[in-house]
Amino acid sequence: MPNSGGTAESVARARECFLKTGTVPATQVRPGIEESWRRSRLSGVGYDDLNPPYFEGLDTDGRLVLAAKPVLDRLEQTLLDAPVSLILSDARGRLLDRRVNHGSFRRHLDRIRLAPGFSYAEEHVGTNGIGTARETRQITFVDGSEHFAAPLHAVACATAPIIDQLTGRLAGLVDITCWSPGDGPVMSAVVCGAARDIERRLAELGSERERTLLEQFMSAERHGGQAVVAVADDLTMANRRAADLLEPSDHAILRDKVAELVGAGGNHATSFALSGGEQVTMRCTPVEANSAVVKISLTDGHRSPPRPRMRPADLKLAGTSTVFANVCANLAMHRQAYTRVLLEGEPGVGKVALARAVHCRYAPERSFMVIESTADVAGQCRAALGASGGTVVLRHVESFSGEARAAVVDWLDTIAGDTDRVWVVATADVGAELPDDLLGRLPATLTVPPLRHRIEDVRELVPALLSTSTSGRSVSCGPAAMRVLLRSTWPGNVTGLAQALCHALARRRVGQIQPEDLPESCHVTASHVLTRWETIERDAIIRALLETHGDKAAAADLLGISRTTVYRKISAYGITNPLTCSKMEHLGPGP
Ligand SMILES: Nc1ncnc2c1ncn2[C@@H]1O[C@H](COP(=O)(O)OP(=O)(O)OP(=O)(O)O)[C@@H](O)[C@H]1O
Repeated sequence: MPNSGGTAESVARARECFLKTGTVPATQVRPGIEESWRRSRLSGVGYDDLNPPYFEGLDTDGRLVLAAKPVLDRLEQTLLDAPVSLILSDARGRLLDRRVNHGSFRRHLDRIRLAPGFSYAEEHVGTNGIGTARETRQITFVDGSEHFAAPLHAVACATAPIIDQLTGRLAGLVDITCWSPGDGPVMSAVVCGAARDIERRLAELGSERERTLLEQFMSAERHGGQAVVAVADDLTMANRRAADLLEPSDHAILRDKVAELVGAGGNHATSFALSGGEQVTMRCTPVEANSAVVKISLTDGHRSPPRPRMRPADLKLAGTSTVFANVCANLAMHRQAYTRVLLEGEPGVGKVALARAVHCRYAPERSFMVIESTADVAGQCRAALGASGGTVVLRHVESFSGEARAAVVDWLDTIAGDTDRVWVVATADVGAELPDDLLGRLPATLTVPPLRHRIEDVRELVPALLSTSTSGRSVSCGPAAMRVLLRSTWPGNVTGLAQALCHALARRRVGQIQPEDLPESCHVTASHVLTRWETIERDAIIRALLETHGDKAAAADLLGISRTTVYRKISAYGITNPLTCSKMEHLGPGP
């Protein structure tokens, strides 16, 4: 029975007590079990019924199943006709394989839907070997009434996580289930051994797969001098041409396209636009289920002009990050072609500043006009047309009234032939809904990344912003204060940074700004400088929470991670309740 908890009866009583009061009498159940009950309750799992969801089309031919097969085959031989089952699940707790030879035990497992396709994740069925081992990443034994859901009380299960040694990520789980009471130490030893064997085979298959991928990559590279990329689950290899062509933001696009083509089977080609707008054709040679070698070429007739590498410094803007440099270069390219641009970005990221900087670089003598929603939009548009040409910025065009938008659409049609006199940039919040008639008249879209995604820009922005606000006073930012600024998530972006510096300047007339000169909001921040990956992960969680109206279980499903992980990340990233906020910039530890 339970290793260091109470007897079966006392565990059953403890569960009843927990269901009634939310607490457990001391030492009646093992600590891991009590925590899992709490998580199950938080996830809203039913305690007297069982509704594991069913998933179609799970990857039953993938590397994990392949690696596990001989291990399960061997163990199955030893089971003979005993009422015992061996189970393999994927990293999300969805069953991929089940071995059971005993008739009535198999029927029982079918009744409780411990069968291929069903998910035994904790958030769906509560405390159980598979779900709880998935949450804790530890070998887990759950017996009888330790299960949260009563329909599972007849069985005992031991589960071990299978870790992909290449990536360190959870690859799946291997489980052994029998009638309760089970023998915890023996069952745990069996699954532990099985998990290690599967991990070893996974690593061997991984290196085989990489070898095949490398061979295909080298062979594609030898023929034809094209951009070649090899893509696998956790690996991307690119030749020089591909590295020159692709921006970091193109990798996600590429993976999606590869998944589409590999899913469709066979060798295929597809055309799509890279993040910089270049139209490319991609030819894909699948290597395995989730990996392929692709050749990429600019689509005929869509040869884009060589990408001008206009740097922020050329535009007299502060910022050293590659992502910001890319937006600068791309906006400059569109200005050269007089392409109208929708410039998206969270408030305060520097959209207008960027449009102004590009304008000043190419035509400082011409007019630069910013039209706001509060203005007489139609009148201002007419005035812009009458001027000698220049740049017109429609600032936060999503907040224009219907009438103002109609006037803008009319005006854009009027100047449609004016291809080298008036350059139009509309700015908008990220994800703002814009009507199709307006979007159709803004052929290019660029996104200015939030400051937290290019936090290294803070180092250059701080002296640049200080120089415009100190009116000759000699004030700089001390290293300790800079560290504080680099840790902030800057929900107000560059505008927020400028405000924080103004606050500091009111306290420090000369010398070096110290941490205590900065506003409180700068100190309520992440515990360390977030990496780009962490900021992307945090924002994905925020977006999922917004999409699911704050429903953490639904957000976890959407993201393909467990609910506990969502809770942990929410707390680690300091994400505040998105239900009380309408926009991403209000999330996170803000001022
Ligand atoms: N790269 C930069 N270098 C120097 N100053 C910058 C930079 N980016 C933004 N700023 C300054 O930050 C402030 C905010 O920029 P800006 O008004 O262009 O942001 P925005 O994204 O257009 O804001 P909103 O969404 O509120 O319209 C401005 O004072 C601008 O000059």
